[in-house]
This record gives sequence, C-alpha cells and structure tokens, in this order.
Amino acid sequence: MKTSANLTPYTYENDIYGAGLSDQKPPISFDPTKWQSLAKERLPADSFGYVWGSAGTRQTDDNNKEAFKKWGILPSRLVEADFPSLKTNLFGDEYDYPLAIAPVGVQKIFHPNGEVATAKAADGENVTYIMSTAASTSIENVADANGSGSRWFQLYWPSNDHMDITASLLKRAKDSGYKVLVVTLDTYILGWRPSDLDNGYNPFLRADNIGVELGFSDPVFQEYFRNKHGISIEEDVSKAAAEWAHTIFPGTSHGWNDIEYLRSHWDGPIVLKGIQTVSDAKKAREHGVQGIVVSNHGGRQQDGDVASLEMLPEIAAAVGDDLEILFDSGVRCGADVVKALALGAKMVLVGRPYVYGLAIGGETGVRHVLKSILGDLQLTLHLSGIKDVTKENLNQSVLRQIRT
Ligand SMILES: Cc1cc2nc3c(=O)[nH]c(=O)nc-3n(C[C@H](O)[C@H](O)[C@H](O)COP(=O)(O)O)c2cc1C
Ligand SMILES: O=C(O)C(=O)c1ccccc1
Repeated sequence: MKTSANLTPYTYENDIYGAGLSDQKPPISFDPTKWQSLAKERLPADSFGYVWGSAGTRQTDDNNKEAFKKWGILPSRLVEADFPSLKTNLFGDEYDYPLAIAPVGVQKIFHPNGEVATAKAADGENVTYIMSTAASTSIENVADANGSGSRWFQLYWPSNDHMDITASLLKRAKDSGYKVLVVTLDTYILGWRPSDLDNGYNPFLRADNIGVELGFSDPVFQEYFRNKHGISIEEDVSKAAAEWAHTIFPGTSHGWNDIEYLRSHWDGPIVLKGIQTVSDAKKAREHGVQGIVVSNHGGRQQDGDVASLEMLPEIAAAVGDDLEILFDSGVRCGADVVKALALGAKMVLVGRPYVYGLAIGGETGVRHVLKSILGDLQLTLHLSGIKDVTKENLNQSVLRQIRT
C-alpha cells in the first residue's frame, strides 16, 4: 500500500485496542445507538426530554432516520488507496473534516460546563463549532474556550423592531472571530413538543435563566430593557428572561427581503439553515447568500415534514453549483455522513449525538462522539474504495437507492 506523509489516518481505534491489551476498557461506548440511553441515565427527565424531544408524533424525526436506510453504499474493490483525506473546502477555506457541531442552545442543562466544554472539544478535534443565539454562555466566553478553533455564529433573528439588537449580536460575533453567519429560518417560535409540554419545561423561563446569556450580556438589549421597564436586568431577571425569549423567538417570521439587512451588517459568508424545498433554495440564491443547510431542525419544529435527506439530492442538483450545501437532521454514524456527502452536501452538522456525549462526559464525552463519527467515517470511506470527500470521488454513483 502507498503511504503518504500528508494524509493522517484517523487512528483512534488503535489507541483503544492498545489500551485493551492492559485491560483498560474505554470509558464510553463506541456504539452510537447507546449514547442516547447513557445520557438518559445521567440527566434529569426534563433536560433529557429537551434534547430527545421532537415535534408532535415524531414523524419528522422518524422520517429523517428512515431516509438514511433507503440508500446503500456500493463498495469498489482493488482500489489502490491510502486512508482517505477528509478535507473539504467551503467559502474558499480548507476544513479538516466535513463535520460540524450543530448549533444547540442551553447546553448548561446537559452539563455544568455547557458550551465551554463543547467549544473546547471542537477545537481539540479540529471540528467547526457553530454557536447558538440561545446559548447559556456568552459569545465572547465561547470564543475564548474555542481558542484558535474554527467557529461560526448561528442567529435567531430578532424581529425588525429590534434591528439594533441583531446588529449588536453580529458585531460581537465578528469581533470574536466567528467566520460564517448561519441564520436559522425554521424557529421563529418553538414547535409543538409533547415531551416538553408534558414536563412543563421551557429552559428559558426557569429560575436559573439558562439560555439567555447572549441577551443579558448584550449592551443594546440591556439598554432596551432599562428603557422599556425602568429597571435593570438584575432587578428582575425573570422578566428580562421572558423579554429575551420573546426577542429571539418573536412568533413572527421575517421575509426574504430582510436578508439585505443581514448582508449590510455581515461581510463574511451567510448560510440559511432550515431549507427544505428547491424553491426556497433558489430564493436563497436570488437573495445573494453563500450557502444553505438542508435541515428540518432534527424534526423538532414541525411534525409530518419530509426527511431532509429525501430533499437533499434535488436541492443540490438545483443550486449546488452556486451555493455551498450543508446538511443536518438524523446523522448518527460514519455511513450517514458518507450518504449525505454523496447526495450533495459538502459539510454535515451533527446535533443530538454530541449533546448526549456532553451529558455523558462533558468535554471528553463530546470529543469521544466526534472521534467515533470521524473514525467510523474514515474507515467506511476507505473500505468502500472512496479516495476522499471531493465531489469527484464521492457522489451519487457510490450509492444504490434501495427498492421498498
Ligand atoms: C437540544 C437542542 C437544541 C437546539 N438548539 C438549536 C439552536 O439553538 N439553534 C439552531 O439553529 N438549531 C438548534 N437545534 C437544532 C440543531 O442545530 C440541528 O438542526 C438538529 O439537532 C439536527 O438534527 P439531529 O439532532 O438529528 O442531528 C437544536 C437541537 C437540539 C437537539
Ligand atoms: O430546542 C431547539 O431546537 C432550539 O432551537 C432551541 C430553542 C430555544 C432554546 C434552546 C434551543
């Protein structure tokens, strides 16, 4: 076999088998199907319900998972190949892996170190961290924890009455080294989630006020709150929490023409998250953004939605030459990443699995989940005879649609 100095095999499994020789068992399972139950053992019922929860009867979440099983990978033999490179290029920059940490809010309900643990893990594993507007740690503190890592900022977009707050969030993100703006379009109000309704659980409105950190640390929001209520945030934190929740989840949607405002306040790439149709993907292109995340928010927003993977090939065929296509919703293992990349995505975001890792073991748990998915991804590609993750080598020709 050829060896190449610039391709690093992802050798996590070698470390584990090596440790096994001296009877050291890995502290966390490598079986992706076990992470959910391990997290459940460690979390209170309400915060477990929050991460596991989905909209309505969970049809969308089920559809997301089923969609991956409708495709099979076709391996090629006697391909003279080394460990495949996982490097991918987006917006003119090279990324080590086609994998990113999906934006997830309120991470302190899963582990006391919350976003700081995840941002450190992402930096440690060279995986891009996408910071949520609903985080329980400020923009600046996450940036400190993420160090020289790659980080992007996800916006929950205040209504047009609060353009100055939007501008302030974007400026803070830019000043703290976040390179790409990800604007989530599917969550101007939270979906109908029976698990949270059963627990009467909305992390924003609870006494510990987890999830409002970006507002409480924002000078423009602080001033707005004082002018409106004649008191400071500290004087009535519950009222301020409710005000912030309403600011970032206003209950009304923006329109396409509002993208212009974001463009004028953000000079880097803009990515729209939550695109599910070809028609919206084309509108995204018309409105001059640089990328989209084909996503249904992991089925958490709307019941009865089509699987995101189902829509990915058509959307990629329609706009993939002009926009960077990212994907999330239902990715659980290396083979899922291979399928999403083959169907047109350049980068894949993973949500619940790393949150389970965070609950299981803080920074170590998140690193474990990232390493597991990356190790599995690299070997799955290698054993399928796929040389790297470029479109030239990884496209629909490596898949077979399974007849049902
Ligand atoms: C607990 C939790 C919180 C989330 N918070 C956000 C958020 O703040 N912003 C956002 O754009 N998406 C949020 N999402 C959605 C994820 O970014 C992502 O779209 C989804 O989890 C992908 O599906 P998966 O969990 O099946 O991987 C959240 C998801 C979970 C599970
Ligand atoms: O739960 C979610 O999916 C989400 O986007 C969110 C909303 C508010 C706070 C934290 C996460």
